[in-house]
Amino acid sequence: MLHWGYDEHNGPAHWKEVFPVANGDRQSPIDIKTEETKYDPSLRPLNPSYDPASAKIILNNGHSTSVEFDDTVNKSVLTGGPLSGTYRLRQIHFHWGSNDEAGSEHTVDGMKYAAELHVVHWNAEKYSSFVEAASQSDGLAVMAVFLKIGECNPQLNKITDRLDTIRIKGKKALFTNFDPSCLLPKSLDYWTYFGSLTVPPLLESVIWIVLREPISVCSEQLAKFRSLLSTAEDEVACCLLRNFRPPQPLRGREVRRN
Ligand SMILES: CNS(=O)(=O)c1c(F)c(F)c(SCCN)c(F)c1F
Ligand SMILES: [Zn+2]
Repeated sequence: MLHWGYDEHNGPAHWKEVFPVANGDRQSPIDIKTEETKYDPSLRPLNPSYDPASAKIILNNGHSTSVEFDDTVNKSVLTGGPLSGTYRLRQIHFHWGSNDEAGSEHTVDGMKYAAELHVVHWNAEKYSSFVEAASQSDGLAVMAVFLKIGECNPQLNKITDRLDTIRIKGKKALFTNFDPSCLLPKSLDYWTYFGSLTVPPLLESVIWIVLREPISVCSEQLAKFRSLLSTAEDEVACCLLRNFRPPQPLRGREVRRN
């Protein structure tokens, strides 16, 4: 496998050839079987607190589009929920499919949503950098939000309207004055479980917080994600049509709900 991706020759089925942890016992995403989730009264309300000034750039890294935040200070943080301590906002990014029928990474009773937003934080209380935290079992906290096909989402336009300026892999553009809370649903009720990154190196360092209520997205907005290129300037242009990993074995893990 030359470089990992989402095509037949380098997609999720091949990742274990280079990243053996792909067959680990706390891999993500998972299918959430709602009847088997366990209510946990010790789970607290989620407390996202983001400063729009933390937003810095919007980027096409070849396997998704992300908004990167200044994580040198505790300006934009997530506390509460299943978390002990303060997790600092690092970036947000999306996963989508080649059509509106699939695209989310987590599924709910086998149901796929059209896309999924990940809000990535790292444990700045215990570790001194994202890279260090990413190798620790409690290093990262990723909040996942499902995108359900329906009405166009005006808040999402703030991102999709900029994608034509970062079509090529490696392109970035200034992107500030953005508070990712505008992409969260009314309810912050969630499921939580211990898992991993869903892209290589698939590190098993993520406390997953999956919001139960989806936000909306329309076909036209999803089409803009699919028009991003997974290739750089000097390569034959190839659209990033899909970038989701399918659900992985639960391996006896518990999924709790608040
Ligand atoms: C959960 N989704 S993911 O796809 O596995 C994912 C990313 F794509 C990320 F980009 C980052 S952060 C930046 C690293 N280069 C991350 F922590 C992460 F977990
Ligand atoms: Zn992700």
